[in-house]
Amino acid sequence: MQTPAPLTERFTSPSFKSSFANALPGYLPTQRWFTSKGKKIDECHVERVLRVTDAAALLVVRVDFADGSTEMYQMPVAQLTTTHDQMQYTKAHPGLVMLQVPGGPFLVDAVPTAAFRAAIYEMIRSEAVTNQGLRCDAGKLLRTAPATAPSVVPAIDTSNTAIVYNDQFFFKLFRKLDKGLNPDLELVRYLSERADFQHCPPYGGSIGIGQMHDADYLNLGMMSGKVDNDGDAWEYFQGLTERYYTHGGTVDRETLDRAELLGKRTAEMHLKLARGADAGAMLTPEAMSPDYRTEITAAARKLLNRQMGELADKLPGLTPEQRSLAKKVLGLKDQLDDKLQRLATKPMDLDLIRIHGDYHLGQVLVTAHDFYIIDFEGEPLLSIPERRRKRPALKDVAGMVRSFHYAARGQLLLNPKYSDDQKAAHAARGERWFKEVSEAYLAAYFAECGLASFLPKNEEDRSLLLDLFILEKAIYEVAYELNSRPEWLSIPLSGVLGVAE
Ligand SMILES: Nc1ncnc2c1ncn2[C@@H]1O[C@H](COP(=O)(O)OP(=O)(O)O)[C@@H](O)[C@H]1O
Ligand SMILES: O=P(O)(O)O[C@H]1O[C@H](CO)[C@@H](O[C@H]2O[C@H](CO)[C@@H](O)[C@H](O)[C@H]2O)[C@H](O)[C@H]1O
Repeated sequence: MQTPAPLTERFTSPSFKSSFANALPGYLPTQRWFTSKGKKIDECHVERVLRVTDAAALLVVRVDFADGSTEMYQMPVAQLTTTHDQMQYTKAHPGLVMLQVPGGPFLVDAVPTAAFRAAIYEMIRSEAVTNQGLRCDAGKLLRTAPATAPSVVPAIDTSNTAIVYNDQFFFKLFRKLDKGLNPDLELVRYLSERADFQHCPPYGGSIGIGQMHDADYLNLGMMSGKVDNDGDAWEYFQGLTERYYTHGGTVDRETLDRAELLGKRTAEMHLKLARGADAGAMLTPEAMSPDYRTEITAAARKLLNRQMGELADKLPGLTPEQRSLAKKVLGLKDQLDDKLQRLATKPMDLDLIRIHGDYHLGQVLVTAHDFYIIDFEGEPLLSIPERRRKRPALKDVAGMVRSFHYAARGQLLLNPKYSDDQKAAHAARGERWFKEVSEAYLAAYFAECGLASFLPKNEEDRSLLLDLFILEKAIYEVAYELNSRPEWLSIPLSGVLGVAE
């Protein structure tokens, strides 16, 4: 039997490349990781084909949308050349076949193929550098790991693609690509290799195109230590709120202890991030300037204006309960605007540091007695340079406070077991839960931080800044829910009202 042509070689044929690219507008919107499902794709272009094995490659694909915008995605692709392999794959993964060349190979997502996964592991572990520009880096963890490792594709909900090696290492293959150093890689590498932070997964290694410090570096994947967990903190706190509503009584000790522990871990993360001076300019804390204060106030006010406009436009489509809350929020617009403006005229002495940037209960893994903070990618809608900006640490803290509010309200709103009467009866208890739990979280956070340079020195300034970020996040969430989960909308609306009171 003739040896099949290597996949990279096939892509040198313009007609092969364009038949593949032409198949993508139909394929991409069916994939969980494809972000812009609502936008019309004009054309796709295969920009890079990077060899992994003879049968598999990592592709960088540019997607041009009809509205003029573009996005870049990573597609790991394998070719299947025997009828046996083609039939087996198609049966097991019918939704992952991209192209069937008549009488020729099938092009499929490479992740389900063990040989591709094994090659990725070996490349990272051996810090491979290929003549096409792929560069791998191994962290302390992987340097002493076995030369080969069996792997599985875990069935978890993720916006990228995950591979678990040897039940020991968790590999995240980034799908949507942005130029520049991905903060997940940058911060996890720093926190575990340089700052000895014990509460994020340890850095294992990475694979990318170019050098990490290049402005156009493309990070394709990151390996970290696998954390054996009991789910994320969102699910965990949903269990606790369900118990609280079902059994009555006060907020239980387990809940308060866990909220305190999370406050402590959040503070430890910030204290480690604030020590970044030895890791270069991108991690060195810097004083918050008056210009920065003016800038973030202006950004928050702009967000308020835009979102209030959108909320007003969408009033007719809301349920009567949502509409009445939304009208109250709209009526407070000027008051909210004043609240945001107060920061612009209030000098404050604190350092900006690198932060998590997208901090909520869903970004924390729960173990029997502790928490692990994951997903340092930052706010997904921002560019990489924006995500890598230094910010006040209280922005993360505000994200978690908002998440506790979601936990209290979400349980009542989304669990079908509560009747409308029960929901109404529990509403005040829900507020009490939120207040006590967030106070426990904040007290532990501030106690652990002590006189950290990234916090305002006095309590009044701390509240002012924290309130600004809580309000900003709640406004952001109004937009997020309006566009993604309208049935959740009353949670951030009541969050905005809570800050205004
Ligand atoms: N190091 C890890 N160990 C174990 N599971 C992990 C690890 N990192 C991520 N996960 C799992 O993957 C899920 C998604 O992780 P996340 O970093 O948020 O990826 P994404 O940004 O792709 O959604 C988590 O909720 C968790 O279940
Ligand atoms: O995790 P992502 O970066 O995708 O963040 C987006 O989706 C989050 C929901 O998954 C959303 O978070 C909001 O809902 C959470 C409960 O599902 C809650 O814990 C958060 O506090 C709340 O903000 C997040 O805002 C959005 O950016």
